[in-house]
Amino acid sequence: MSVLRIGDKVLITEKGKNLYVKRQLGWGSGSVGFSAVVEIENQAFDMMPKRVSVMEPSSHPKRSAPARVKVGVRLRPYMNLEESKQQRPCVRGLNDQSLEIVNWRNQLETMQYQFDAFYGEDSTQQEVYSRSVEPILSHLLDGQNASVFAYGPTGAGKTHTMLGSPEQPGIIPRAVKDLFQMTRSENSSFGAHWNFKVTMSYLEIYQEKVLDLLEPKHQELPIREDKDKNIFIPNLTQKVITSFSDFESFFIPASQNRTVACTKLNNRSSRSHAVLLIKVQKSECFSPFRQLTGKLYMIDLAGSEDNRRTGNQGIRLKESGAINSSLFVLSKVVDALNQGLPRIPYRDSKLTRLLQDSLGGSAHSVMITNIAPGQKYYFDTLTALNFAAKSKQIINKPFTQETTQSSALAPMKRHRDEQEAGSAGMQLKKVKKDSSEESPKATESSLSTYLKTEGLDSAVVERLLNLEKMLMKKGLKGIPLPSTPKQERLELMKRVEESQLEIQELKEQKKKLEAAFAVESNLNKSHDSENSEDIFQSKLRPLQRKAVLQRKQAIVQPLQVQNQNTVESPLSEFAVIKKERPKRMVSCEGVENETNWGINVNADTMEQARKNILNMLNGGNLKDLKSLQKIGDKKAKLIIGWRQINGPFSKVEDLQEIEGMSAKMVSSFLKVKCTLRKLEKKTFLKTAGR
Ligand SMILES: Nc1ncnc2c1ncn2[C@@H]1O[C@H](COP(=O)(O)OP(=O)(O)OP(=O)(O)O)[C@@H](O)[C@H]1O
Repeated sequence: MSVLRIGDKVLITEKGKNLYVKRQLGWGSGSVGFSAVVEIENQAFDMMPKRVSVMEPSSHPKRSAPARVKVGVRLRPYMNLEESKQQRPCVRGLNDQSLEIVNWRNQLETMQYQFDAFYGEDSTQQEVYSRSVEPILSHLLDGQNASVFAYGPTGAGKTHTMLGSPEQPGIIPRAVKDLFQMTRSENSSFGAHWNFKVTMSYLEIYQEKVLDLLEPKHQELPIREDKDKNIFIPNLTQKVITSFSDFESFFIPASQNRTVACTKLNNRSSRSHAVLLIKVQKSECFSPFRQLTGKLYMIDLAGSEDNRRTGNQGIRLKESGAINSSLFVLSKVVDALNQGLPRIPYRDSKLTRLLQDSLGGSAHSVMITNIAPGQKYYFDTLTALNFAAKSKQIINKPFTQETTQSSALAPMKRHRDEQEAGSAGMQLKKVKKDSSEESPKATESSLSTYLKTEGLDSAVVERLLNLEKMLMKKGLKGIPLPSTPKQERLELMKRVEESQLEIQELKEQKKKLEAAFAVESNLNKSHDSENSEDIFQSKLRPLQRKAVLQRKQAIVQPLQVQNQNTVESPLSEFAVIKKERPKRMVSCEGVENETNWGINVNADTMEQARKNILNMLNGGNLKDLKSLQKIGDKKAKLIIGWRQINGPFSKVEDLQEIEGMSAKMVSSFLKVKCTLRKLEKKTFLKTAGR
C-alpha cells in the first residue's frame, strides 16, 4: 500500500468489493497520535440490512452510502473582558478545520486536531448552521434520519449553539424554518406531488428519567425498541406543526419546562439532556403512493461537570452525577463502536439508548463540540476534543424509510393525514393518536383496546353492541381506516365481521334465555297458586314432580301429634288437619317415611297472615325480620333499607322489588308456611303438654 496524505481519496478494491481505509495520523510535533478516517468511497455495504416495507414491499428499496459522523468544534469567546485579560486562551484555531491546544506534559508543544469544521471565537450562528447542519437536512425529505447534537463541558456554549437567542437564533430554529421552506419548494418545483406532515416532540432526560416537555407528566416515559430496532417512546406527545410559528407556539413554552439551574460556571446551566424530534412524513399523492418518513433529532446535551469547580452540592451534585455518568456511557459507546466490539453498551444509559440511531445507527449525524477558551477549562477542553476525535470515526448506515401503500388505501390515509395536518384546533386530540404512531406496531388505540377486551364475558355484550351501534351509524366505509400495516388491517376487518356474528348469536341466546325465564316464572306462579294435584299436570318430569311434592310436605310436616284428627291451634288462626290419604315421603337420606299430616290454610287465616307479615315488614326490627324463614341478616337489612327509601310496604308482594326476593319466596310468606312452622312447634308443644 502506498503512503497516503491527509485528504487523499482512497479506494481499495478487493475481489470486486470496495473497502474504506483508516490510518493513524499525527500532527505538529507528533506527540499525540490519533486516527482519522481519510475518506470513504463506497458501494461497499451490500450486506447492510435491507428494510422492507411493512405495508407492501416497496418496489424501490433505497440504500444510502455509509455516512461518517461529522464533527465540528466551536470555540466560545471569552464572556467578559476581565477574564480575557487575565488568561491566555488554551486553544487556538489553525484554519477552518483544525486547531491546536497546548500539551500539558510539555508546555513547548501543542497538540493539533483536525475536524470537519472548526468555528473560532468570532464564528456566527449562521456559519455553524450552514456549514454543519444545512447539508444533512435534505436527507429528511428522502426518508432518512438525521441528528445534530451539541457536546462539551458546562458553560462552553452548547445551548447557545443549539437554541441561541432571538437576536442570534441557533441551529434548532434555523433548521425548522428551513425544513418548512424545503417542503414548500419541493412541491413548487414538482407540482403538488407530495403531501407533507411535520410533527414535533420534545423531551428531556433528567436524572435518568425521560420526561415529556411538551406536556409534562409526572411519571417518566419508557424507551422501547421495535422489531426493526427503531427506538421509540410510547405516549410521548407529538404535535402536528404546519408552520414555523406553529413550532414556536409549542417549543417556547416547552423550553421553559426544561430543568435549568445556576452553577458557579453557568448562570443557566442545563441540568438535563434535551431532545427535540422533528418528524417529516412525505406521502405521494399519486400512484405508487410512496410514503417516506425522516426524523431529525436535535439534542442539547447537558455539559460534563468537574464538581471541584462547579461548587455543586445537594441536588445539583446528584444531577451532575447523572449527567457525568451518562456522558461516560456515551464515551464507552463511541469506544466500543470504534473498536468494533460485538456489544455496544447503548442500554447502559437512557441517553445512549436514544442516541443509538445517531451513533452507529441509521442517521446522518453531526456533532458540534463546544469548548471554552479559558485556562480553567483546559482539561475539560482536552477531554472534549479527544471525544470529538473518536466520534468522527463512527460510521452510520443511513437507509430510506419508504413504504408503498396499496392504491385503494392510500387516498383514505392521505385524507386522514390532511385532516390531521390541517386543523390546528384539534392538536390535543391528535397528539394522543399521533404519539402512538411512534410505534409502528401501535394502531388506533380505541380500536385495539376494544379488541383486547373482546374476550371478557361480562363486558363483551355491551362492547359489541356499542361497536354495532357505531357500525350502524357510520357504516364500515365511514370509519377511517387505521394506519396499520395491511395484514393487521385485514385482521381487524375480519374481527369486526366475527364480532357482528357474535352479536347475532348473543342476541339469539338472549331471546332463548328470556323465553326460558318466562316459562319458569309462570311455572312458579302456578306452583304457588294451585294445589299440589296441578303439579302432576305440569310439564315437570315424574321425578321432579315427586321431589316438589316431597318438599312441600316436608315443610308442613307436623310434629309429635299423633292419633288426633284435628288439633286446634291455641292461636286458632291455623287449623292443623289430618289428611285422609297417607302420603309416602322420602327423607333427605332417601329413607321412606310415612306421614298423615298436612296443613290447610283457610282464606281468613291467609288474610290475617298477610296483615301480620305486612306489619312485621313495616314495623319489625332486624331481629323480627330475621325470624321469618329464609330471611337472613342480609335480606333483613335490605328490607329495612327498602323501607327507608320507599316508605312502608303497601302489600307483601312489594318484597319482590328487593334484590334476591323471588315471587316464590313472597308467596311462601303469604301461605305463612314458615311462620306456621315456628308457631306449630310452640303450639303443639303446648297442646301436647296440656
Ligand atoms: N459563541 C458564543 N457567542 C456568544 N456568547 C456565547 C457563545 N457561546 C456561549 N455563549 C454564552 O455563554 C454562556 C454559557 O453558554 P451556554 O449556556 O450555551 O453553555 P452550555 O454549554 O449550554 O452550558 P451547560 O452545559 O451548563 O448548560 C451563555 O451566556 C451564552 O450566551
